[in-house]
Amino acid sequence: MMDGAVPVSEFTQAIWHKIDTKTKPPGSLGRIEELAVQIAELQQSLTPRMDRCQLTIFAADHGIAHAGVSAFPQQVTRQMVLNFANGGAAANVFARTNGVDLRIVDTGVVGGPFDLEEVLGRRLGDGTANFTGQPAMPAESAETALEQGRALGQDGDWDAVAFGEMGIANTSSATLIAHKISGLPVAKLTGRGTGLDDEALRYKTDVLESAACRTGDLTPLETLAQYGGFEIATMAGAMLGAAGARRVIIVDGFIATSAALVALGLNPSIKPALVFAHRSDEAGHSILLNHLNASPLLDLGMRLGEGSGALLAWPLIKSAAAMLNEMASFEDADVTDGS
Ligand SMILES: Cc1cc2ncn([C@H]3O[C@H](COP(=O)(O)O)[C@@H](O)[C@H]3O)c2cc1C
Ligand SMILES: O=C(O)c1cccnc1
Repeated sequence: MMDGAVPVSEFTQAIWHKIDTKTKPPGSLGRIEELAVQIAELQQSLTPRMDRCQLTIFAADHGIAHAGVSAFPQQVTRQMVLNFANGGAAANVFARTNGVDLRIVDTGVVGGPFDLEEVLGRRLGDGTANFTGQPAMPAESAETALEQGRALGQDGDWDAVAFGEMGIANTSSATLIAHKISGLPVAKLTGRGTGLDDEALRYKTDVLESAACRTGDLTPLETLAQYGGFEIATMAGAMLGAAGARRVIIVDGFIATSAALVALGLNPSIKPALVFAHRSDEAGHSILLNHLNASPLLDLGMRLGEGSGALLAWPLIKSAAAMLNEMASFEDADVTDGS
């Protein structure tokens, strides 16, 4: 072994041996092989199960929306929750197409609770406060969000879980969370969100830079309280809960990655459970992924959120496990290997 190289465990060697003896040139399935190793290591099994996936969409409103940082008005959050409940959003369509179960959680949409069986209530308020001049939420709300998220991340019998979000102005919240935790500059993390033009983007950047200056160094929990969204805080908790249950966590775009940053800040050992689904077109996502040393599976020019990118990555993850479980070896199939 070379100096500094990480020793490869016997188990990992056994997984690679299983993959390398399958009826294909070694390495020819590229990232799918690496994914299979990640899944097998996570489950500590040479025959991992990867049949069931659930997407949870966390919804909440943001006081920062009143600063004019989104191209859309706040009421769209509530309208989209109803759209999710009626099965008409991109997330519904991709979930149905790819055999993924979907659950909707209201963590604090403005207008009060939804009286709908399709919407699970875990509300922490009627939207956050506008964080330009005050904390977005009390520290206790951030803690409760993490706790409620942990419980949601652990329940059920899923092999993989994906987390999506809906909340007008939440790219602003995600930008400041990412900035405070990673130290990357606000100007590089700020993007067009729902489609701001150049002038509106400059204005959003100014608003967020000034909000960032309001505070100094913060812990992940303090960051959530100062700049969080209820949905991002709950999602971070759900990632911690799901990792504890040894589930693959399919990380969606910029906002989900900011939640992952919080979760990693609270517990760095969850990293092996994370699969980064795609590179979002939101400006800050690429530098955030680089910061995490993460290479996403897909790069489709998408910038929607809702878990839409994660849903498209699920068939790849499922296929990786199926390759490990079902593909014949050279010996099984009586095919001559290259040695
Ligand atoms: C109709 C519609 C559906 C969406 N689905 C997700 N988002 C996405 O856009 C929002 C973040 O962008 P910003 O920070 O610019 O507001 C979030 O709700 C996010 O999930 C949507 C946005 C809209 C308008
Ligand atoms: O990448 C994302 O998560 C994203 C980007 C733009 C708008 N909403 C979400």
